[in-house]
Amino acid sequence: MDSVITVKQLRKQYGDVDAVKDVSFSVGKGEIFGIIGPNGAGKTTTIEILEGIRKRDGGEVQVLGMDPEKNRRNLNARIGVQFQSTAIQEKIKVKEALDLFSSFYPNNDNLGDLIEKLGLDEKMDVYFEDLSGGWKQRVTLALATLHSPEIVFLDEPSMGLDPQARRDLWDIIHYLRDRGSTIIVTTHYMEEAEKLCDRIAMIYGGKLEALGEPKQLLEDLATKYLSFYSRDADENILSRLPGVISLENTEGHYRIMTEQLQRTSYHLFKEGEERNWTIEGFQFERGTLDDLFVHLLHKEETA
Ligand SMILES: Nc1ncnc2c1ncn2[C@@H]1O[C@H](COP(=O)(O)OP(=O)(O)OP(=O)(O)O)[C@@H](O)[C@H]1O
Repeated sequence: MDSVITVKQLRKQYGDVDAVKDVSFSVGKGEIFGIIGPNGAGKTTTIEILEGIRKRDGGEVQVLGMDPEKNRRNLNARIGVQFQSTAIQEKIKVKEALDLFSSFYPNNDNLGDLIEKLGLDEKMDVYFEDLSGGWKQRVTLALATLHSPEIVFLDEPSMGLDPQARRDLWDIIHYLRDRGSTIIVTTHYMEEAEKLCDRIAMIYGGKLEALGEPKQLLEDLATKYLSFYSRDADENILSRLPGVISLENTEGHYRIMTEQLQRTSYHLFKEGEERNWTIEGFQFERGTLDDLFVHLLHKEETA
């Protein structure tokens, strides 16, 4: 697959803070690529360096064959960047905002389709300030993509959206991709990354912790869960069983993350037998991306 973005050993510091530390990845044409991590991980810094908004301190970056720091003007016509809704003046009607942004670009041939797909026809005469969060999101997406950019950058697009609006957003992102754009999206919702992205770069503390297809990352994951219900198990003893990384207990429903599924299970039943615990509904569970994240952090902390 052709790469539209290449990042090698990217570095960025703010004073003493290493916001991005030697991060490398590439993005193929037509991918939905997620940059995921918790608050402060370095997602915004990374995406804004790719957009040409921030300067890097080290490493190489190529976006559509150009260095975004040196070719921002040329890139602007070919990429789409979604603004935060706070960047749009409130006293503007949807139609006026679309007209204004259309005037920046020579090619808006797909605008009609986009408006239809986003359902914006019915909102054309509404002031931006009167729209709900979900509709504001649609408008800023339309403004970012009305020139059919080759790459669309979305920084936390689903922040603050309710579950339905979030699902609608995923649908729209797929539509943009099917229309020919590559999508770079940041999120701290792991479930979103799992459902939406073809590949993800997982970053924490400015470091790339994992890179790949969500499904593959989960399959490669050494960590698994065992879950069961017990009325009388002792949490302190459980958390000290061999292999245990973490333990959740919701009213007697235990979920134990372990690197050694078989060994932890053996010791669980051994302790249970000796101490006469009830153990019901025992099963192995697959981890989620959230779990992978916890696992990676645990490895780092104990390294
Ligand atoms: N302009 C800045 N000046 C100083 N420090 C900054 C600046 N921008 C970001 N940082 C710091 O760099 C680190 C990475 O921040 P960044 O905003 O890139 O992370 P993020 O993953 O996007 O987090 P969030 O989801 O909270 O926006 C954080 O420690 C943050 O406090």
